[in-house]
Amino acid sequence: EISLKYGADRLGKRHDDSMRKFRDNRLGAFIHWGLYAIPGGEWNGKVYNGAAEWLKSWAKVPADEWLKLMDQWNPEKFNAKAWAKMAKKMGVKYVKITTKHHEGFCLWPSKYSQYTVAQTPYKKDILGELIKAYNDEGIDVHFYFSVMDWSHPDYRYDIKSKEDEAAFNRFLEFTDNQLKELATRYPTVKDFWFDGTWDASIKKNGWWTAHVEQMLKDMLPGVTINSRLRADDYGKRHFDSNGHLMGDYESGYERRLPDPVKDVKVTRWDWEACMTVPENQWGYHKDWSISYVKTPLEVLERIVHAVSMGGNMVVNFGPQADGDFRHEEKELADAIGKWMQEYGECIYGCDYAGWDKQSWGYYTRKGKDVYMVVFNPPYSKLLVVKTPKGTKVTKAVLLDGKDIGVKETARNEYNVNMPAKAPAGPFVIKLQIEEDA
Ligand SMILES: C#C[C@@H]1N[C@@H](C)[C@@H](O)[C@H]1O
Repeated sequence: EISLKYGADRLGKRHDDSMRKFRDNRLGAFIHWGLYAIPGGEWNGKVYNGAAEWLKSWAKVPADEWLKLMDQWNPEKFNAKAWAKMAKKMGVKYVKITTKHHEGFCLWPSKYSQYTVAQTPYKKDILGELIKAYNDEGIDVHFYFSVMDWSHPDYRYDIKSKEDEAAFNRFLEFTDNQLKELATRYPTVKDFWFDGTWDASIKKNGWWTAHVEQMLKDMLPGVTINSRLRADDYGKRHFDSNGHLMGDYESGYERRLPDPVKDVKVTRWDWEACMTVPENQWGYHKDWSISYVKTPLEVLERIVHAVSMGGNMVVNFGPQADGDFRHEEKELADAIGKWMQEYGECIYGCDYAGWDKQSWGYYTRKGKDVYMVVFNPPYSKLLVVKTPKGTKVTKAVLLDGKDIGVKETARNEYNVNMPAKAPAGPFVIKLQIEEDA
């Protein structure tokens, strides 16, 4: 291994209470809300098909013109308590909120920037209202924070001169100040999810990324930090030059998931995926017909897929400029919540089972309980289960306790019966097992 000053601070998973809670939460929601919700993907009469929160970039809008949108920021339908109730009903255990996206607009009244909610007609501290409302519902709050900041004159994409270096050092100090401000104003925050860290300027300042992680952990003991913040001495991101994960969990699975057979290695570390409901819209876009929109069942399968491989899943919501949600997102939250109400015990606190993936669906595991989450019931009505050496299946029941029968067909191979009346949608079977000591 090569010696690194700014590589991984720890080998292996964290097992403290805060990380255990992060892991056991399993299901989260993303909130992408900013000035970009106002134009909703359209600029000067042209609708752009790219991600709506990047409209400033697609339409090549100068920062000062883009930030004039602040004069229209007045979400009259915004109701933090209603948002928190919607999240509670969906069954999410945490919500990641964009404190500041690439555009530089802050959802909190930062004293280090003129581009905040305080300078809009709305005036009030949206972030503070949301944290209180979610926490009051027992939902943890995580902060999304974009290091790249299109509003700041000292941001640099690369460091090519002494002037660049001086400007970017000022920018890093500004960013430190905003992060300290967030940690001080909102001490119940549980996690920082950094984004906008891919530019050469940041990769050349790996020291700073390590300093930020340490600074936040000193201020908020237990807080978790995503791997996307970190760059090591050589600019390597997420995993350092020795292949060790930096931060507390891998955060590279954005709109994609590890393969259940080829990528089983991800079960060796903590990781969290995040996903959009349309093909690629995080912020509010007025026209979802421009790309495929996933059904609630497709979203559910991605949630289960992530947990089956020892990961978390964060489902994205892009609130409208008026502070309400589009009907597709309300319906999605409802559908996922109904399923979690009935079957959530195979998600919360569950992990990778370590059994070979089968075509009918996914396994998850909690202690001695192994769950089968069935998405694709076979015409044979027989669900094949292959157990690791030394593991026997002794019983198969539905979550209401009804025994549905299991038969050993060969060493470490079983057929679990489908319930007589096939459920109308994805359902869960709980296996009782015996493992050699
Ligand atoms: C690219 C990019 C960003 N990363 C996602 C989490 C969204 O914030 C998107 O704008």
